[in-house]
Amino acid sequence: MDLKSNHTAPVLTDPAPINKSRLGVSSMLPYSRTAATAYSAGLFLTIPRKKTGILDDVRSSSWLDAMKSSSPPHKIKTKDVNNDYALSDADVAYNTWLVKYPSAIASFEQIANHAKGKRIALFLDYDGTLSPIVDNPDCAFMSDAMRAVVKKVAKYFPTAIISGRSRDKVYDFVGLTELYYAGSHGMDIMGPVRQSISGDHPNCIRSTAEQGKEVNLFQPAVAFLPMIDEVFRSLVEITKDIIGAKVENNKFCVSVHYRNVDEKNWNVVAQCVNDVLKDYPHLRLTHGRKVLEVRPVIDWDKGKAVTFLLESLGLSNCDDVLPIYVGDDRTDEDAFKVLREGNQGYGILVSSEPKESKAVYSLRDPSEVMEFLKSLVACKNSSAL
Ligand SMILES: O=P(O)(O)OC[C@H]1O[C@H](O[C@H]2O[C@H](CO)[C@@H](O)[C@H](O)[C@H]2O)[C@H](O)[C@@H](O)[C@@H]1O
Repeated sequence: MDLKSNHTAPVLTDPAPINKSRLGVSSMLPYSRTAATAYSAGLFLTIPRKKTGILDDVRSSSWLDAMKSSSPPHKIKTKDVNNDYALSDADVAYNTWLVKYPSAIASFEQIANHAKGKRIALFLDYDGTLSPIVDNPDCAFMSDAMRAVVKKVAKYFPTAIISGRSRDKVYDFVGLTELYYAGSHGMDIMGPVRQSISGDHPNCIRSTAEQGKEVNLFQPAVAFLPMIDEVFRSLVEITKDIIGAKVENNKFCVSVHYRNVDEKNWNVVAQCVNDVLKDYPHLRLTHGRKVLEVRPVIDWDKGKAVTFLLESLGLSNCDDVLPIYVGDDRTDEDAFKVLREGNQGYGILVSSEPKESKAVYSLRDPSEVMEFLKSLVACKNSSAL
């Protein structure tokens, strides 16, 4: 299959922007009505085809707006003469937002009541959820305390990590063999063995994990590996003179980080990505926290990964199962949506600033995630779940 052939259009975009008003990159790219169809492992995705390059968009302010809006601003507390600390506008906005997305800690009793008699399945994003966001992506370590809590929850509930990182890298960070791992935004899943799943999905193979256990390995974008590798090398080369830019190979996707790039050069980063991607109509671009993410145009995302894992665990279509998904990133919205639309379980958004989301509850940061997980463990220990 020649994934590069037969195209007139350069860059593809995220087919389902979460919130156009937040100016994600995907919401800025105009497309013709012509469609291109990509294929990988039986997964078809019809995507709009772009008529011109994204150069104009890169030059327009909307690209930069999107790049600037991709991470919460630092909060500044203002000292007040009468109070120790007055609430800033940001605090007021956050408290108002909490009405729509209540804290999963404050609402814990409600969640526990709903979970009574049900089997919880836990899905956890990594960056920004289990580990705090840091400048160097290679140093996004989770704390030992967090690891210990995740280990404990996994003792009681089937638990999977679903990350944009490569599966190997996220496993290196977490280091717990009792979990299931889905890397590359769900495009590389190592889950439990279940015969019906292997039969249903052509790219699902039986394999043996490092620790010797039998697993199912599902890699729906396997046909894209050479292309992703090629694009990774081109992106490294083209961005090598941009101070602070970092290109990360996440196996089935590539991250182009601009967190450490001077803001006046963000348009240069965007332009470089555009220049490389214009030759790859079967790759699309999404936008995370100070990162541009290049990924295959296949109909697969973190939401599909959750559905797949629930099936693999024998937990799909069961009234007594309560999936809980905790994540901070745009890509986690696909999973929140699956849970919301299936009227099944809860999405919990980790955010310290107001954001539109398909999640039901919220947590402010990884330390609150840890507190929430501890509450789940305590509840189970006390037989309240
Ligand atoms: O799905 P996730 O596990 O949340 O992964 C999403 C991306 O996370 C990483 O980047 C983000 O975290 C870095 C470390 O804190 C930070 O430096 C960067 O600015 C963030 O975008 C990871 O490096 C990416 O590859 C993941 O796609």
